[in-house]
Amino acid sequence: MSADSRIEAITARIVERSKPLRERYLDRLRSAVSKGVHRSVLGCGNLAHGFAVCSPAEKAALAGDRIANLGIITSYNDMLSAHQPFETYPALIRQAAHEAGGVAQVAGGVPAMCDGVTQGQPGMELSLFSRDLIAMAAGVGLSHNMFDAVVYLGVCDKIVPGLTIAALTFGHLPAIFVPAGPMTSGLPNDEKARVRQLFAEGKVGREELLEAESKSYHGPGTCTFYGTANSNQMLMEIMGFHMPGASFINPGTPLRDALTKEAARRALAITAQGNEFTPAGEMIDERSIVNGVVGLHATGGSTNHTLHLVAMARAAGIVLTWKDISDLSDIVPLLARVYPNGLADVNHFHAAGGMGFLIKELLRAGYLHDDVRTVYGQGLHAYAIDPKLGEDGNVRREPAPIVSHDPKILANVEHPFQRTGGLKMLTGNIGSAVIKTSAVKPERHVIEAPAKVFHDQAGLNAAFKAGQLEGDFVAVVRFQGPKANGMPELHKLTTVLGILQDRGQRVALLTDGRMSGASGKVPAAIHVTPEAVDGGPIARIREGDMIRLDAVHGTVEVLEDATTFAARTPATADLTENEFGMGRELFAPFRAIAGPADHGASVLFA
Ligand SMILES: O=C(O)[C@H](O)[C@@H](O)[C@H](O)[C@H](O)COP(=O)(O)O
Ligand code: SF4
Repeated sequence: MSADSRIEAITARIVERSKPLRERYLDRLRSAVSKGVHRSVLGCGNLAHGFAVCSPAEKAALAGDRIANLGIITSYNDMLSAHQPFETYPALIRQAAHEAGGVAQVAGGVPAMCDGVTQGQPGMELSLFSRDLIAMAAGVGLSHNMFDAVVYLGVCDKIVPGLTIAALTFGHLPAIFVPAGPMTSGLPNDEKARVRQLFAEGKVGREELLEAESKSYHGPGTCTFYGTANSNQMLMEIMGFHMPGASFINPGTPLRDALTKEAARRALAITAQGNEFTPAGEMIDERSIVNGVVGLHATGGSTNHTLHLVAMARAAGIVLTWKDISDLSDIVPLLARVYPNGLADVNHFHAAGGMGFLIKELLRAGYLHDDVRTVYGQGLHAYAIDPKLGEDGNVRREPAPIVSHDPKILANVEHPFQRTGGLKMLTGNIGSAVIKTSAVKPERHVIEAPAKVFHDQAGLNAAFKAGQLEGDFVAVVRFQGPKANGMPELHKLTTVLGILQDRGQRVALLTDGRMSGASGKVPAAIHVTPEAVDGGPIARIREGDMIRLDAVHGTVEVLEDATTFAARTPATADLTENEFGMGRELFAPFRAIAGPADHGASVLFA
C-alpha cells in the first residue's frame, strides 16, 4: 500500500534534492561492495593481527572468505543506566554467532555521555559534539576492514545518532542496532518534576529532591520518559535497524536476551556471503528517513532529532530539511501521550501496544512507506507485531493488537490526541527555529511578550532567585549555539519557567541552544539559526523588544521597526569561560567548524 500522496510528494522532493549526493554515495558504496569479502584484501600480517586472540577454529574460518565475521561496536559504560546492561552483550553475541557458524569480535568502543549527569553542567558543552566523535570512533574500529556486518550497541541521545552516521558511512556493511531496553517504572516523571519545582521554590530540601530523583532513576535501562534516547529506539525500529519489537523490552529479561541473540543470527544472515545481503546504505533510503520523521511526529519525539536526523540522513547522501520535517508535521497526527507529552512512560506505552500498534496504525492510514527494506527483510508491515518469548526460548511475534490496550496513551488514527505532529519549524526576522508543540497546551501555542535577554542559563536562574522575572516575557538566552559553546541543552530552565507558567505568567523561551527531549510544557523556540556568535539577528534583540512566537502559523518575530532593528550593532559575549574546563579545550576545533543547526550542527557535513 503506497503512502498518502502528500507524504509521497515530500519524499519525492527529498529524492530530487538529494540526487547528486545520493548517487555519489551509492557509487562509493557499490564500489566497496564489489571488492568482495573485505578481509580477503588484507595481507597475512594484517589478518594475523586481526585474529590473533581468536580460537584456532575461528582463525581457520576467518582465513577463508566463507565464514562471516561480525564487528561489534559497543558504547558500554557503567555510568549510563541505559548502557550498563551492554557489559554482557558481546559474550551473548559471540555465543550466538558461534552457534550460527559465524564469528564475532568487539571491533571497538565509543564514548557515551549521559545528558542527565551533565545537564546544567559544563560537560553538557561537549554533548552535541560527542555525536560526531562517536561516529569517528566507530569508524576507527571498523577501519580494520575485518568485518562482514556490524552490530551496534547504543541507546542514548548522541550515541545512536553517532552510530547511525558510522553505519551509513560504512554503508557497504549490513548493520543491526541492538538496544538494552527501558528501566522498569519508578517514581512517575510528573511527580519528579513537581518535587523539582518545590525545591526551586525552597519548599523542600535537597534530601527530598535527591530521594525523588533516585526513585525516578533507579536501575539499569533507559530512563522512562520519552526523551531523545527513547526517540532513538523508536527511530531505529521504524527505520528498520532493529529487529521487530526490540525497542522497549526491559533489560535482564529472557525476551531481551532472545532478541539480542536473534539479532546476532540475523546479522550473519544478511551479509554478502548469504542470499539476503542488506548493506545499510542501500537499506536506508529517502523513504526510511521519511518514516523516521513520521514516527517522531506521531510520538511527540525529541526536538534533538531536528539536528540528529538531518545529520544521519546526510551520512547516506540524503538532504533532509526543517521544512520537510515541518510539512510532515502538518500531515501526521499525534498518537502517543508519553511524558513529557503525557503522564505515561515508555513501559506503559509498550504495554498499551507499543511500536507494533503505532506502526500498524500509521501504515493503515498511509502515513508510512511500507515498501522499505529492513534488517528483517522487505516491508515495514513485518514490524506491526507484539514480541513474546516462545516456548523454545526464542522470539515469537504475534500480530499487533487491533485496538490500543490504553487509548489514553496510544490512540488510533481516527481519534488522535492532536491532528498534527509534534515538531514545527518557525521562520521570521530572526532566522529559523524549531518548536515542540506536543507537550505545550494549545492556549500557549502563541506567545507575544517583551524580551528578557540573557547570555547564559545561570543569568536567568539568578534573575528568578532575585524575583526579577515578573509578568509575561520571552526569555532570550543566546550565545548557546554550536560555535559559541557547543549548543548545550538548557533543560534546567524548564523548572524555573514552569513555575512562572504555573503561576499564570505567559512565558516562552527563545534560544540558539537546545532543549532536552524531556523538556516540554513551556513553549520554546530553539535551535535558532543563524546563531548569535555568527552575528545572527538574535544578537540584535534588546531587553524589552516585543517578541511574537506563533507555533500555529510557524513564525517567530521581533515586533520592532525593521530598519531600526537591522541597523543595530549585534551584541557580543565573553565566551572565554566556555573555552576551558571539563575537556572543552579539546573541542575548540569542533566549535570553530561546526555547521548550522538546520544542517545538523555537525563538524562532518557543512
Ligand atoms: O534529550 C534528552 O532526552 C535529554 O538530554 C535526556 O537524555 C537528559 O538526560 C535529560 O536531562 C533527562 O531529564 P532530567 O534532566 O529532567 O532528569
Ligand atoms: S536517557 Fe538521558 S539521563 Fe537517561 S541514561 Fe540516557 S542520557 Fe542519561
